[in-house]
Amino acid sequence: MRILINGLGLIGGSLAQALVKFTDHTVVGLDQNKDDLVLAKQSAVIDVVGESLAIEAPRADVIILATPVQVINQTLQQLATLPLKPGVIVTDTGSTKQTVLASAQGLQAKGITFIGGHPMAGSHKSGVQAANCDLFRSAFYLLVPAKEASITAVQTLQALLQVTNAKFLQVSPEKHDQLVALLSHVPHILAASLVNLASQDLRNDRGMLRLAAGGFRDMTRIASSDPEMWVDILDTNGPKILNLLYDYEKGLHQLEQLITTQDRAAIFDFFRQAKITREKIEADKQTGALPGFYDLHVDIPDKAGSIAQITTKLAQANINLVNIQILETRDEVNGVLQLTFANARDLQRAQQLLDIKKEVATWQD
Ligand SMILES: NC(=O)c1ccc[n+]([C@@H]2O[C@H](COP(=O)([O-])OP(=O)(O)OC[C@H]3O[C@@H](n4cnc5c(N)ncnc54)[C@H](O)[C@@H]3O)[C@@H](O)[C@H]2O)c1
Ligand SMILES: O=C(O)C(=O)C[C@]1(C(=O)O)C=C[C@@H](O)C=C1
Repeated sequence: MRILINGLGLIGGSLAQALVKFTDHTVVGLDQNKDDLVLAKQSAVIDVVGESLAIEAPRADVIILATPVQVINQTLQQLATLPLKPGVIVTDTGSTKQTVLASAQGLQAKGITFIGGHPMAGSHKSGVQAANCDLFRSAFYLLVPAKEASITAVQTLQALLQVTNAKFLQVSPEKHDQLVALLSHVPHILAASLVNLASQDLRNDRGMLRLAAGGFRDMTRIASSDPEMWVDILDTNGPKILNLLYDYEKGLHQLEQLITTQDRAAIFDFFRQAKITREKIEADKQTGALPGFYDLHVDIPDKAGSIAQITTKLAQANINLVNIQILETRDEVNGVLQLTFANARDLQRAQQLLDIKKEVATWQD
């Protein structure tokens, strides 16, 4: 098959790389950034640098749109004017779905299949340099088929995207946008507002940055995300985000009252409820009720070779690591190494191998 990907940033580039690496299909790339296209070709993220949408789209068997959402909306309208192959499957990776499905109506009117897609994994990084064929492993990949899309077409697309090792889940556009408003959009807004709240103080006293440990860093990593992408997300999921923000503000006002009246019991309850819910999410992950990543945190001494010792031990025992990351929360003390495994079994084996009794443990060599 000839697969056309428009937008070779983090998401389009990661999909392209997986398809090039693990299938025999020809992957053609398009992007407004010509330097990135050259880089994508040089680093084997794509097979072919495409000429233009008007030339490449009619040749494609599958078209993946991985640009910011409003560009996806425009491209869907443009595609409806082109002589596409009758059996082509068009999909996207946009973070919102209701406007995207509406923009695909012109294609559907012409009998072309559209199946919305949204890999629920990513990063605050952007661009083809950050592409990684393993980005979506074990993550959920939401599929939002148009009403007219056949089951066979959905199966064909899912089979193709299986190279990502993601877990597929079908949802309606309405449900999709509601879910991601809560689980992704509002958290990004809160992270960005927190950084903006702190920015004046940080500017006045740069030394303060060094104190921005644990809580602030954990809450704000995603504030480094690409603003262009987020303008389009808020632009296309406004009502759902606004409803949640109103509820959030209400909750904050209630908490302000509790602080003012020094209602210790109610404040305790506020944090207790959150702790119970957060721990339930973790517990569901462990039991498989909520499949996800399996993380192990190891305190490592600030000594050359510590990380190599750990990864060598895991490799020798044939335990596959999905991701490895140094959490930079305590840079003056020890580093915290986050090891991510694909399943509970690997996590348990690693825990035994490294002799780690609790979830956050100290690595002894
Ligand atoms: N970053 C994430 O965590 C994440 C996760 C899932 C889905 N998404 C969604 O996937 C899409 C891509 O996100 P990303 O993180 O890869 O962004 P990105 O900024 O890394 O990549 C977007 C690419 O689109 C290109 N582009 C922009 N306008 C274009 C145009 N008019 N024509 C051709 N190319 C154009 C840019 O040059 C860039 O290479 C977005 O819709 C985003 O909402 C992002
Ligand atoms: O891991 C991150 O950096 C992300 O923010 C990824 C994230 C998310 O909010 O979960 C961001 C937007 C996408 O639409 C999907 C995934």
